[in-house]
Amino acid sequence: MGSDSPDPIELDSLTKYYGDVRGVESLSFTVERGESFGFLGPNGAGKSTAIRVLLGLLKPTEGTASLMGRDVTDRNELRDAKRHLGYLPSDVAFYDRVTGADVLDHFGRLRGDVRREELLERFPVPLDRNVKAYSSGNRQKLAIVAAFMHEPDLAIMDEPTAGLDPLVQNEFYELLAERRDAGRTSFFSSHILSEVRRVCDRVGIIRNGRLIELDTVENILAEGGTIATVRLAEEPPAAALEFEGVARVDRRDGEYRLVLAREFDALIDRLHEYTVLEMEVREASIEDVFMHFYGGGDEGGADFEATEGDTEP
Ligand SMILES: Nc1ncnc2c1ncn2[C@@H]1O[C@H](COP(=O)(O)OP(=O)(O)OP(=O)(O)O)[C@@H](O)[C@H]1O
Repeated sequence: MGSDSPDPIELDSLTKYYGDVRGVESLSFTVERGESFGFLGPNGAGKSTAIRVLLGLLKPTEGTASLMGRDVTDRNELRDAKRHLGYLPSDVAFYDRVTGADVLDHFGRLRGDVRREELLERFPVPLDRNVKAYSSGNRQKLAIVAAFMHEPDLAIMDEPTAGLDPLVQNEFYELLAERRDAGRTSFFSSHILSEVRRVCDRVGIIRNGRLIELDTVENILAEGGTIATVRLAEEPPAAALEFEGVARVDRRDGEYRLVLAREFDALIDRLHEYTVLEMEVREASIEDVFMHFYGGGDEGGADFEATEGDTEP
C-alpha cells in the first residue's frame, strides 16, 4: 500500500460524555494498516463508547474519529467507510422475522459476499431457520459470516469470542490470522488474555476513559520481568527482600512473591542469608503484567477472564 493511504482508525482527543457521565476522555491513538490491535480495559473503562463513536452511533462531545480517513460524524463519509468495514458486536441481535439466509442476502447486497460459502462451511448455521430460533452461538456465527464475507479491509469487534465454544473460537482465530497475513486490519476489545497474546500485535489499555498504555504485546511482556516465588524457613519482613532490581515484593501465606528485572543473581545472593524451602522462578505471564494496569482503579478491580493458557510462563 502507498504511504498516502490513510490509517484505518484514528482517534484524536476524542471525548464523549453522557450528560455528566464520562465515557471517554481525550482519547488519541492510531491503528495502522495490517495491525491486529487489542483494545483492553476494565468494565466501564470506555471501550464500547469508543467503538460506538467509530461506528457513527454516538456523536463525540469533543475531538475527532475517522475510519480510513473518513470523518465518522459525516453521514456520507461514514457510509463510504462502512463499505470497507466489518463490524462484530458483543450482543448480536437481528430482526426476528427473517432467516439466516435473509440476513446474509441483505448484507451481501449492501457490501458484497465473496467469501460467503467458504465462511458458512467454517461457521455453519441453520440458514433456512428463523434467526429467532437460533442459539446464541449460532447467532454469533451468523454475525461472523455477515461481518467477514465481503473481505473487509478493517474489522471492528467488541468482545468477539464471548459465547463461542472452543472449536469455533479456534476457527475464528484462524480467520484473524489469515486477515493478518493478508495485510488487513483488525481492531477488537477483549477480556481474554490468552486471546490477546495469541492474536494482537499491539494493545491500547484504557482505564477511566483514558488511554494508559499503548505498546506492542512483545514490549509489554518484555517489561514484565521475572517472577520469583520463595518460601523461607524464616520470616523476614518483606522490606528485607527489597533490593536493587526488585520492582515489588508481596508476602502472602508465608510466601514471598518478587517481581524482578531479568537478572536474578542478586536475589540468589540475598537468599543466602535464609533457609530456602521452596523457590520458583518464571517469566511474568501476560496476566501478571496486565493486572498491573488494571489494579487500583476507582472502577473496581481486574475483570480479565483467565484461561489455562494464561498461567503458563
Ligand atoms: N448510554 C449511556 N448513558 C450513560 N452512561 C453510559 C452509557 N453508556 C455507557 N455509559 C458510561 O460510560 C462509561 C464507559 O462505559 P463503556 O460501556 O464504554 O465501557 P466498556 O469499557 O465498554 O465496559 P465493558 O467492558 O463493561 O463493556 C461507564 O461509566 C458507563 O456507565
